[in-house]
Amino acid sequence: MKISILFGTESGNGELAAEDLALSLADGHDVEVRDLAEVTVEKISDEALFVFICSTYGEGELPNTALPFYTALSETRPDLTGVKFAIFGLGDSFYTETFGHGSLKLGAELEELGAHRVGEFGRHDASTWEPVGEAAVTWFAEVLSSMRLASHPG
Ligand SMILES: Cc1cc2nc3c(=O)[nH]c(=O)nc-3n(C[C@H](O)[C@H](O)[C@H](O)COP(=O)(O)O)c2cc1C
Repeated sequence: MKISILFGTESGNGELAAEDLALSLADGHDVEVRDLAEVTVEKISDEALFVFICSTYGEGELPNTALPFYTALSETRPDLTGVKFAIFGLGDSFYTETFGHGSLKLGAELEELGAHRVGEFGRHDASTWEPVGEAAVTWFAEVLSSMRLASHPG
């Protein structure tokens, strides 16, 4: 399965999570890691499973580096029917009202455009000091097993 990991970050945690996740998948999957700052919406297709890893800034906003991608999605409104994605948010529960909202916004927009989310929303809390890469790897193992269950029920 081709897996395209797209990260949005300001201080690097999202990139670290993306790289650690890619390393954990390298054996057995065709994996690429890209910065959302360098990705255009035309890249999103049904030819891969897209894994979005994205932090939160401001008052529940996406990081600056991911804003052009998000804005292009909202403005061009591509039909993403058939696209599968998983999403992992980075945030800090210190921000009680907006914890992880950047990734929630991005996920909601992708679903609004017809893409199908697989697995649960992942969320890393910077207040816990849990290594972000480990959290992403553990979360994605659950995503893969839920996909296996969905394709081979019972
Ligand atoms: C100025 C600032 C604002 C932030 N705002 C939020 C927020 O509203 N909600 C949230 O969950 N986390 C917030 N965070 C926490 C970051 O999302 C968190 O530290 C994350 O791990 C950063 O990941 P990155 O290095 O990939 O950007 C904020 C951090 C900073 C420095």
